[in-house]
Amino acid sequence: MFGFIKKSLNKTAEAIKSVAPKKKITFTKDEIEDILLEADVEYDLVEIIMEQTYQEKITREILRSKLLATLAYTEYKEPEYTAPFVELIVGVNGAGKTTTISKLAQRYKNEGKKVMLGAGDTFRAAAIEQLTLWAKRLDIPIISSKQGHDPSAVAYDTIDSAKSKGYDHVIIDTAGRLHTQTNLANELKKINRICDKAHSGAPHRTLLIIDGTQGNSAINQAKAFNEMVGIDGIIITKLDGTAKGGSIFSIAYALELPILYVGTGEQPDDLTPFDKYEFVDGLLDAIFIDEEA
Ligand SMILES: Nc1nc2c(ncn2[C@@H]2O[C@H](COP(=O)(O)OP(=O)(O)OP(=O)(O)O)[C@@H](O)[C@H]2O)c(=O)[nH]1
Repeated sequence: MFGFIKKSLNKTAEAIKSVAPKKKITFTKDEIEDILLEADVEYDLVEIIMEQTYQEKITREILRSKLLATLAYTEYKEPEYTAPFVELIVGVNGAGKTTTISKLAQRYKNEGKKVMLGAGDTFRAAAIEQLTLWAKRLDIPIISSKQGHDPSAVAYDTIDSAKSKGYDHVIIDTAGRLHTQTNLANELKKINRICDKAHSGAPHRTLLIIDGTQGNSAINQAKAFNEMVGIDGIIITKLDGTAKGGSIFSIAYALELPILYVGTGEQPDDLTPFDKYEFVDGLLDAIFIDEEA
């Protein structure tokens, strides 16, 4: 697994190169500020980091501890639960929900677990079709209904079926957009209630999918979902396709939520557990040279 996160930071490293073409042992505060902004760390967070840095010459170790501190909330603790473990996947359309659900399912399947999907984005026919296609490809059962049907019913049926057949995991897709934000909030809340009715304690976690190419502009969107439904963790998709890798710091910091995985490509296996040390060191490798080198 090691190396995937660093590799997916290639575009972010290129962006850093545009403001800091030569790797060095130390940088001035101004230089570090430019580098962080170029990597799409949000301005406010860059200011916070800089205000707390008293040294004039910034070394790798100094920046490392500052960046790791912004990811202090990234530890995730799995709750106690009785199988099946039910996950609700939320996020705006196009964030990569479908692909990420498939990647999660593939991951659990690789671990020898039995996974069932629920096509809960009944707002778009294409969402149901796409998830069904993935389910076929991965040879995983899926519960779906026609477009326009109540997604809570899909969630209930999926959990019910998974329970009676002894499945380990249930992953339920949800709509990313309805006619109004209030409708979406109500729908997500109802799905939550019905999940609990189908299986006490469910959903055991609600994951927000964020499109990494949106960078910091995803923060408000994430806050809105968190208010609507309560998020337990984040998955950032398309890290490999963005120069905005630094936005991970501002997203985690602003939401005080753990980042569980990052998407590092388009294939079912391209989902990597987020390791904050690998992520920070991958970024620092693009900035600093080793003192020994
Ligand atoms: N390079 C790369 N592409 C990704 C990643 N995750 C998703 N994609 C691509 O992003 C596009 C949109 O993802 P989908 O899962 O289809 O998302 P969607 O169906 O448009 O929208 P939702 O399912 O509603 O989020 C697809 O072309 C995916 O292959 C990733 O981690 N890396």
